[in-house]
Amino acid sequence: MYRDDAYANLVLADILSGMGLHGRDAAFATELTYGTLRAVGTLDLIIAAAAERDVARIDPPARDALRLGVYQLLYTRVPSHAAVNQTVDLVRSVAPGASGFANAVMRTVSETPLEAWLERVAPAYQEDPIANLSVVHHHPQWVIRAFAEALGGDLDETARLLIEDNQPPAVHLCARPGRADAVDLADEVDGVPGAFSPYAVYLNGGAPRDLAAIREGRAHVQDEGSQLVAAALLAAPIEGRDTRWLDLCAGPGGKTGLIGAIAAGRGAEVTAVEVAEHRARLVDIATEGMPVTVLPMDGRSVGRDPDLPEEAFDRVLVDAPCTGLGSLRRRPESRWRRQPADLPPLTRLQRELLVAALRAVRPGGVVAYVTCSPHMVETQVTVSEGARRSGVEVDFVDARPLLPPGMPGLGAGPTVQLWPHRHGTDAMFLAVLRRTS
Ligand SMILES: C[S@@+](CC[C@H](N)C(=O)[O-])C[C@H]1O[C@@H](n2cnc3c(N)ncnc32)[C@H](O)[C@@H]1O
Repeated sequence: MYRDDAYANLVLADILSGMGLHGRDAAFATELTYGTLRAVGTLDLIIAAAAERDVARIDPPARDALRLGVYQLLYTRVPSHAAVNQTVDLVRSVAPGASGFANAVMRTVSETPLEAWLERVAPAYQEDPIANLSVVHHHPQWVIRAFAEALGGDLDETARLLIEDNQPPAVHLCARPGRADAVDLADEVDGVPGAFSPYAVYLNGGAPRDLAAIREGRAHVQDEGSQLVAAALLAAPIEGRDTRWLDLCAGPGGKTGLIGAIAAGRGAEVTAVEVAEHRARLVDIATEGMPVTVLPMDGRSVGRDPDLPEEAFDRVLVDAPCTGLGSLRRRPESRWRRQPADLPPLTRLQRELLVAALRAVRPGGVVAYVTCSPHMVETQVTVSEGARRSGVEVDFVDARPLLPPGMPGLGAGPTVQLWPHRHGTDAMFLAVLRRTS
């Protein structure tokens, strides 16, 4: 991962099956890899304290083996002697000169329980709560500050979010309307119907790609929060024509797959725009047999292209490129790779896409602006700035009644922020705007 700058959620499954690891062994290797990548900041502090030297001065292969070893010692039920022996063996094979050093570090770490290590390496909560939470719950401080701001400054709730972010998320399926029913699909795959989305099924385990329902296009893998925000766009009441829908950031096609299935039942047609060609091809595959036309082009070119004229659409989805801070559960290393400097170019693009969406929608039509990040700069700030710069009149539609009745924790509206610790979904943000002029 570190050598190739790779993403665990994209490469690990293939690496494990290439090594002949399946079932429980593969699950354990995955938990070890994901857990170590998430906790790396804290593991490094503990290794540095035990080794009495900065981790930057440890040979990378030995350092990575120690990270895996210390994770096993402090965060798993692997017996200490097994974790120590395996780690020393591993170091001997990747950095032979460092095996004595690794043995000493592992033994020192094993002599003290996790809580005592945390007390030693984390600043006291009373003195610096954000720094404490960062070490105890494995998130960079700038990310914790952004979460706390979006949660109204409530640090207890922020801590619950951080804990949830470190849990492996359940796999959710979307039963495609018209092709599958969620309750029947749950029976078929031995899963459970979702708590909120009428299309959601929670898988109890197993690889989704092995399921007949996925292979046959009756369902796709999709976080329940993504299903809810896509369906909310289609639940917003509008007057007049309601047949021309636009998905301005479609790749790889999760939300287009749901929108396209609903369009088939409502006699609507979907235009799906995606700037990256390989991702546009994925949208094509995800929407096979649906009334969806995929355009590999820049979504900001509304009004400059005959396929994408102004005021042509009744409903528009902007599922904007974002930092992805709302789906850290799925990408264990991304919390450490993301930087505050990522925000300015992303928020500019988000604003431009929202302005394009407001140009593309007809007066009376609706735009749903969605991110899988709760960072206020990508959510509230982008929406208010985009609306202001669009030059058209807009009203906020209260998004809460567009979600299933009885959903808790939706706040004061009109926008909605979903949360892993409140809803079991990714932290999806949703704003619905109606063009009034
Ligand atoms: C958050 S993802 C969309 C996820 C997708 N809606 C789904 O549910 O599977 C954002 C997408 O926007 C695309 N994108 C980025 N800039 C774009 C632009 N200027 N025009 C159109 N698409 C763009 C990215 O390539 C990426 O695929």
